[in-house]
Order: sequence, then structure tokens, then C-alpha cells
Amino acid sequence: MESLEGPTWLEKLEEQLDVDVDWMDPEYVKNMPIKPHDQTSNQLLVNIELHRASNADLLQQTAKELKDEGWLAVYTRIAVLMCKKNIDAISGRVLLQTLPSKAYDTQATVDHARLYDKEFARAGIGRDRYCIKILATGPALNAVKILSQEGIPTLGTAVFGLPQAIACSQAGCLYISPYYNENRAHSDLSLWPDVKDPAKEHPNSPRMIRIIETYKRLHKETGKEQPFVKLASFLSAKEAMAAAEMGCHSATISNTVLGQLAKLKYNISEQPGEGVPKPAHPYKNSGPTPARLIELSKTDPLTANWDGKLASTSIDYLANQGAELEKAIASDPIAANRLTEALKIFIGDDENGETSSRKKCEEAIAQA
Ligand SMILES: O=C(CO)[C@@H](O)[C@H](O)[C@H](O)[C@H](O)COP(=O)(O)O
Repeated sequence: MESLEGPTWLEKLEEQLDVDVDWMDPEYVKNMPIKPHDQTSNQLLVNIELHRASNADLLQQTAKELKDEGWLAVYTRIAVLMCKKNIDAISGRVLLQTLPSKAYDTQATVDHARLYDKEFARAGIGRDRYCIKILATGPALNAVKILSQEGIPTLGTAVFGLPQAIACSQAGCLYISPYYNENRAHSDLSLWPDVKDPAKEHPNSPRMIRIIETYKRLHKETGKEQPFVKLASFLSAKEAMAAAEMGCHSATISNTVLGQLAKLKYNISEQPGEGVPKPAHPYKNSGPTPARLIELSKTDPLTANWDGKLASTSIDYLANQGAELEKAIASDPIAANRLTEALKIFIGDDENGETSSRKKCEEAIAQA
């Protein structure tokens, strides 16, 4: 008979890394079985909240206040106020993303992040309780460089390979979010590599391990802080467990996968591998890659005939508006295609993402 004692997968995972909630509904967040660290989001998730009946009055009020400043002012203020509803239910930061439609425009990205900063300050949320998600393109990471100098915390997102991760370190990101699965796999499961032992068999694990090993090395060699790896885009509970074993600092997990993790009883004999209890700091005195995963970093199942060469940490990926990063992304079909798809999905259409939110805010302004 199944034991009622012992932790759930979710409780076990929280012992090994920081669990974050990738969902903004305040009712959900405050009723979670564990207190999450960060509350992340993206344009799809903000758009869902914006359309909830429970936020209709807040939207109309915000539109009234800011009707002369345009839709982005309304969007930014209400997104911050929707995050504020969760701030007491989490122990860490709330995260909002700059516009995906401006992912190749440095100045527009700087301006939008500064606007978030202003709105967070107005809402009484300090720089230690929020973080701005920025798409990891060459021009947008140049925006991060400016924002880092101003003390605005950032997360480089939609990271699909080592060059983007190194560029995020050079720009001064606090976090990065590599996507374990490509965005399209969430709606087309034929694109999902649903393997038995994700840490070892998921084709993206080698890239994750290379990023973590590179940050550990850079931390040791330079003494400089490196971004913490917050893995995103999971499709199953076992993938989230794999994030801990691979050595990620945190995992941002959708309400669906969090629900699965909370239902499963943890039994080590059924796990292919196991993470270690979370260290005080991910890179200071960090342990090695687990022995059973060590060979992975020499492979790249996502690249046919991979030459085994690691992206160099001495290249300045940010110079000339991020020209070297753009070159590196263009030469890696996986990173290039997945980044293009992520942008397309976040920009969205009449029903989803930035485009739908813009329409909703413009309608609210018209009625104000
Ligand atoms: O990157 C973060 C958090 O930093 C996530 O919100 C990330 O956008 C998502 O996990 C992925 O994009 C997958 O989300 P979705 O396409 O299912 O909404």
C-alpha cells in the first residue's frame, strides 16, 4: 500500500532548488502547498490575468489614470499591480518581461524596464523584490548592460545555448532562464522529447550542464558573480526533478506541472538520479556535475555532427549591439529557430500575448 508518510516530489524538489511559480493567479499562488520563491510570468501569462473578470475594475481604473499616456503605460502599471497581489504569498521576487516586439531594440527595452522600475517603486515593491525578464538577443542584452549599471535587476530569458548564457553573464543578469523544451512543444506534443530519465536522456540536458559548468568555472576564475540558472519550460514533473540533479539554482514551474509534483509521493528507489540539498550559493564551493551525467557535456544531441567546441568566454558578445551574439545564434539552428518561435508566441495574436494585451488596454482607454 502506498505510504502516506514522506515528502511529495514538490517538497523534495524544494529541498534541492528554489521552486518558483510560473503563473500569476493570486488564488492559486496563495494556496500552494509550499511558499514559492519567485513568481515569474511572460506576455502569455499577463494576458490571461488581464482578461480575468476579477481584474476588470483595476484595468478600467488604470486606463482612466493613464489614458493620455498610451497602452504601454496602462499595461505596465496593471502588470505591476497584478504582481503586487502575489508579493506576500512568495518569499522572493515577482518577474515581468519587457516587450517581445522590441526584443531587437535596445532603447525601447531600456525604456520599458525603467518604466517597470518606476511602477514597482510606486507600488512599494523594491529592487530586491522584483526582476525584469529580457529576451536574450544581442540588442536586448545591451539594454541589460545599461540597466545593470543603474541597479535594475534582470533575467535573461529564452536562452537556448551557451553563447546566450555567456552574453547574459557579460551583461550582468541576476538570473537566466534557459528553456528546457521549446515553446512550440507546449501546444504540439509531437515536439516534446518525453524520455524516461530526462537528466540523462533529454536532448537539451547537455546544453544545460555546459551552461552550469561554464558559470562555475567563470565564478572560480574571475571571482565575479554569475547569473543563477532558473530553468523554465517544463512539460512534466520528472523534468523539474532533473533540473535539481543537473544543478540548477531554481526552477520556474507552471501550475499544471506544480499540480503533478504535489500529488506524487517521493521514493528514491523509483528515481533515476537525485539532486543534492541546495547549497548556500550555486557557484561558491559548488560540487561537481553528478558522475552519471558527466559525459553529457561532451555531446550535443541537438546538433548533427557537433564539433565539440565550447563557445569561448573571451569573446565580447555584446560589442557592436551584440553582433557576436547574433552571429553565434545564427550559426546554431536550434537557438535561432527556438528564439524566433518564442518571440512569435510571446508577441501573439488577437487572443494571446502582447498583441491581445495591447488590444485590451486600448479598448479600456477608449472607454475611459
Ligand atoms: O522564462 C520564464 C520565467 O523566467 C517562463 O515564464 C517562461 O517564459 C516559460 O516557462 C516558457 O516560455 C514556457 O511557457 P509557456 O509558453 O507555456 O507559457
